[in-house]
Amino acid sequence: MSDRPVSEFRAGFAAFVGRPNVGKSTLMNALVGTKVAITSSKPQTTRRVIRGIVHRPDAQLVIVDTPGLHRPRTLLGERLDSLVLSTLTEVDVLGFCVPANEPIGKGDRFIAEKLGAVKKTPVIAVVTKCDLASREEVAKQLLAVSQLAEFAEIVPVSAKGDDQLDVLADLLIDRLPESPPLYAGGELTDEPEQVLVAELIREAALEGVRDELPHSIAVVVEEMGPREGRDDLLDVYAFMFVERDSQKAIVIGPGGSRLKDVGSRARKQIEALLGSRVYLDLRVKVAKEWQRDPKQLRRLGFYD
Ligand SMILES: Nc1nc2c(ncn2[C@@H]2O[C@H](COP(=O)(O)OP(=O)(O)OP(=O)(O)O)[C@@H](O)[C@H]2O)c(=O)[nH]1
Repeated sequence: MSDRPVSEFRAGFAAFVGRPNVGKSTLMNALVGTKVAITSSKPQTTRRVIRGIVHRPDAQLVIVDTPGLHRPRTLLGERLDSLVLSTLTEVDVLGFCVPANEPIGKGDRFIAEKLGAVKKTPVIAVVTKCDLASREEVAKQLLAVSQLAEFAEIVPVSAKGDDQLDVLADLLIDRLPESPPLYAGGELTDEPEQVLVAELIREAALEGVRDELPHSIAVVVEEMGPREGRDDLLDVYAFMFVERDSQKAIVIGPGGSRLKDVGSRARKQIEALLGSRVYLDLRVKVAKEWQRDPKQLRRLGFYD
């Protein structure tokens, strides 16, 4: 950790970009030290810009987590991409993530090209998941990444192995402007709790579903608050939206078994997040073709 004088306090924004599943959310969580963004083994689970904040005596780093950059297929996809592109120009520094254990592909090149076009924001290349590769493979990957584009820095890390995270934080913070702190101490995220709760439910619903469900589930928390007369129990009423009846059947499972399972896993996560006992009322609804309907998208929290 650097010992910058307090008079030179730095604060600003960083975003991680990279194709789906390269470890962006896991990295952000490891830097922040608390689970804020939602990770799952399925690609494209990060739908919203979720911020985690790294507080240090000399700096405050606000991390904006972006969805995986990809070519748009549906209206939802287009909206995601414009969200990503606007994020790229609004931050002080970008982290371009490439995993150590997979060859560089078309997707990585596509993103590197997009990043090259964002001239005003410095880009730090981050080789992730180094615990999954040998030293030799990591060295090879560093070289390959350096040939993709001009990067301000290249750094190998492992979020799971807690390796080099301080080095990465230093490199990011070096690129922030001198500024007083942007958020009060102790704040980890500025996402409203209801959004985090909805993301936890969505994560639980996606676990173990093998087919194309990820883009077809949206979760909305309708209401959340302490049970009347009780300060130890929180009621959460949530809807899970799917596109088709067939998906509804998958999500609910035989005799409601899957939904029950999802509910109980989500409930444990919400209890851990909020530090309170939770009663979760989870219902499934079919919102036909919601991905293509701007009105439905707005209702589900995807704004223009
Ligand atoms: N071994 C190892 N696995 C990792 C590491 N970082 C992430 N993973 C795993 O890689 C998978 C994807 O990680 P995420 O953090 O969800 O990836 P992402 O880039 O945010 O994915 P999207 O939300 O789809 O864009 C998860 O199964 C993680 O557990 C790491 O440092 N080491």
